[in-house]
Amino acid sequence: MGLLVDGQWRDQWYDTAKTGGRFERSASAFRNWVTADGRPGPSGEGGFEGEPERYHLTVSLACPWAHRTLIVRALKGLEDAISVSVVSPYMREEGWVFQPESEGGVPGATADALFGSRRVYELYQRAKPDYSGRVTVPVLWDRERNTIVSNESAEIIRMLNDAFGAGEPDLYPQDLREEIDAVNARVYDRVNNGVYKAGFATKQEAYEDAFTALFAELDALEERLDGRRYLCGSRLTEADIRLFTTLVRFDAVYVGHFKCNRRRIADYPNLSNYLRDLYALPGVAPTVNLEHIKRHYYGSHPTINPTGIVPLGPELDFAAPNDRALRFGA
Ligand SMILES: N[C@@H](CCC(=O)N[C@@H](CS)C(=O)NCC(=O)O)C(=O)O
Repeated sequence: MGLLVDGQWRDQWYDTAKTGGRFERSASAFRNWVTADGRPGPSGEGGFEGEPERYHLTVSLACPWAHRTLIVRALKGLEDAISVSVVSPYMREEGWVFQPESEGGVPGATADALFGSRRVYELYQRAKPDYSGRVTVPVLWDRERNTIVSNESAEIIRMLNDAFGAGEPDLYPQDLREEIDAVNARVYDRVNNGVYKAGFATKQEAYEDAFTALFAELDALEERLDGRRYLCGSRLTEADIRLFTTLVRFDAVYVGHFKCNRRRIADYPNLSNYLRDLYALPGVAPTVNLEHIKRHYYGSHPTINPTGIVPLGPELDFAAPNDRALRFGA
């Protein structure tokens, strides 16, 4: 793993020495918005109109942030409008790379459909030749302007929700926005990013702080989901999608690899039923690839798992029945 400095690739790991052993995620750099009429969004430039076959997503099936965008693309029926390339799950010296199944890659991985690039950092170099910063997925690319629109998943899912026609479901409805934002803020800090803060900590205290906050939040979510089908009531929203991508990785990866082992999701009745309820939504199951997920984490972080051995377990069955529709009405 590494980053670009003035457009040049440097292979280096996150430097937690500067931050007291704490992992601090950097802010995403490309922050333009696709909008229905091309007017500028909340940040960046205008001129990115929501049109079919113009935009392209580069994702990793392992990455929980990229996974959000694949789920929203599926729920909104945008599979034909927005094309996708899938990187190899292994993120090593060259960062994210393309190695399609036909070239010995892991099943599900594809070539770069845009330029046939070998590395994702080449997309960043094309968009901004002197770019300095991390090279992350997801990346939303504009074929017309030949540049990166955005590399921030939280914003990409909002664009997919409303810039390509007002298809159902509305995952960020006006009347729930305040509540969704409040839930997102806690879930992002303590759960989505919380598992990374625990896993990438290089000091005991930093790990314990992240661990404590994570499980306090999971306990609170368990209770919240006792009284409602989804996080913000009876309607599915983006808050659910954002929690889902962490929950679905939790027992397979975060419990062991990131040492988030006070409880498994399987030990929380509401969270595990809720996880299976979301998994059963049309289009969601095909976006979940546990092979990419496990190989990525266990195979890409030599400081945490130097042997790179990928555990064979645990046995998981997200397709098993759940009680949510019975309890709360379909
Ligand atoms: N804030 C970004 C974070 C994306 C992100 O950190 N992705 C990870 C993969 S799970 C990545 O590409 N990491 C590479 C790196 O940090 O060098 C988003 O939500 O889109």
